[in-house]
Amino acid sequence: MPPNLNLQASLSAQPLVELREVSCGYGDRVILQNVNLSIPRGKVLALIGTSGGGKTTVLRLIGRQLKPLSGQVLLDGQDLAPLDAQGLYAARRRMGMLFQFGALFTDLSVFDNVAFPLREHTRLPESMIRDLVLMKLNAVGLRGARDLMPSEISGGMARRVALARAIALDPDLVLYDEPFAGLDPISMGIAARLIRDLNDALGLTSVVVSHDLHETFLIADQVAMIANGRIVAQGTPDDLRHSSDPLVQQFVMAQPDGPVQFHHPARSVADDFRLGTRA
Ligand SMILES: Nc1ncnc2c1ncn2[C@@H]1O[C@H](COP(=O)(O)OP(=O)(O)OP(=O)(O)O)[C@@H](O)[C@H]1O
Repeated sequence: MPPNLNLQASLSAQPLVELREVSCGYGDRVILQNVNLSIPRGKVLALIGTSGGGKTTVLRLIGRQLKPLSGQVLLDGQDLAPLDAQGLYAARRRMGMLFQFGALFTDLSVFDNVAFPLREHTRLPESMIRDLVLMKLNAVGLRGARDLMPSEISGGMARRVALARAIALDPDLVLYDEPFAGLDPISMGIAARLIRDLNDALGLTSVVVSHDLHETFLIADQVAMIANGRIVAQGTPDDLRHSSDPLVQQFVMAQPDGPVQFHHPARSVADDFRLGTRA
């Protein structure tokens, strides 16, 4: 094999994002402890787990809105922590982000919402911006909605516009925080299919934080489950479905009781209701 092919093969085998022994927190409170996570290039990785477990925190680490207390977050093998403003700007240019509810600018049209990052971050002429915006809107099925205002479109359409905006700058990596929240089942299915199709058509790598296990398991190549500040399971959706770990089972099967207790710790029922002491 010629040497440059060897190099290409080894680069594509390297994960796009890697967390190595990462611990982090807010103030004195440690949220993640010694977390290791590999996000394979070209794949859709879902992050699931109990509320407050640290899923959004992982996205913040990857976007370097947050720095680890120890350990490293690597993008393409490069540690994000020491980057200066210029390096960080370049790294973030490679990421598209769709944060909870993907809020649109309400006073800008659908077209201008998608054009916004292109106008902010490039010096492309308006004629080229127009073509790029229409291409992105076409990819999410909304080329015909370009002149509408956010108040004139449904929640599902708004989420798709936010998706078009997240991919406007042709990122390598897209981070989705709860992309299905508040959508009806049909819009949810459309959004999930779009995330998968755009990932494959544009050669992206996607990280999806979601509580909607059904949609997420349909589109993810890999699922990582976070609980109590640790990755408790990682594998294909089928690996997690068949996991014998009681916590994974409880979560995936949506059982109210298991390692995570339904009841807040309390005195015994017998004590509280004075059972056995009544005449
Ligand atoms: N800016 C912050 N300052 C202080 N604590 C925070 C901050 N952001 C998050 N936390 C706390 O860190 C923990 C992890 O939060 P995070 O948002 O990462 O969890 P999550 O798994 O995404 O939760 P959910 O599924 O409910 O969105 C939570 O206990 C949360 O209260």
